[in-house]
Amino acid sequence: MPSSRYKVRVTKDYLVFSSGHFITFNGDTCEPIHGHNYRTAVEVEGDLDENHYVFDFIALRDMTRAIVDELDHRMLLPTQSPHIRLSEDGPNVRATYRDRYWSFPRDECVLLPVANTTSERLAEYIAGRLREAMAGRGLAVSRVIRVEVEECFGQSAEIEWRAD
Ligand SMILES: Nc1nc2c(c(=O)[nH]1)N=C([C@H](O)[C@H](O)COP(=O)(O)OP(=O)(O)OP(=O)(O)O)CN2
Repeated sequence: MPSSRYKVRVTKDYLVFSSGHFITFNGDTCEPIHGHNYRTAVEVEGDLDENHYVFDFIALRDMTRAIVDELDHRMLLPTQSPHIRLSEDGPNVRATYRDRYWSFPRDECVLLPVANTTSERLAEYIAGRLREAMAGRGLAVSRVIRVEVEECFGQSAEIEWRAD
């Protein structure tokens, strides 16, 4: 039985966020602080609407841009890490990993509800924010949302979220 499937994808030069981070891995290793120029691509699937759109490119692009702009030029810190503890440090946020700690001005950080600021988790976070943005605009939340986050050229992670 033949069938058709529609999707739209946005990936624009400005869907980029340049952010600081460090991740933990293998249980006992914590990277030194560093940054990436992350690039984001978003795809959604669904039925065509009365405009014959799956989703308006412009709305999808603008919602994605608003989310990534919040991350741009910020230090990304995980609030759910079992290894990195965040605490108040006067006007700063202190991140502690074993005997190492870093202190950052609070307004130069984004505290993300993730366990590790890997590209996978950043993609998941952006996908969640996109669902909220769609609902917040009174738009139908797309059946399938894919978010790709490219940490550096040739290294990317993607999440596919499906409503079913
Ligand atoms: N599946 C994943 N693997 C790794 C992630 C990730 O998010 N998901 N992240 C990292 C680190 O962030 C690490 O910094 C990446 O290291 P590297 O590739 O060396 O990054 P560079 O930007 O320095 O790239 P170069 O090609 O070395 O210049 C590790 N793994």
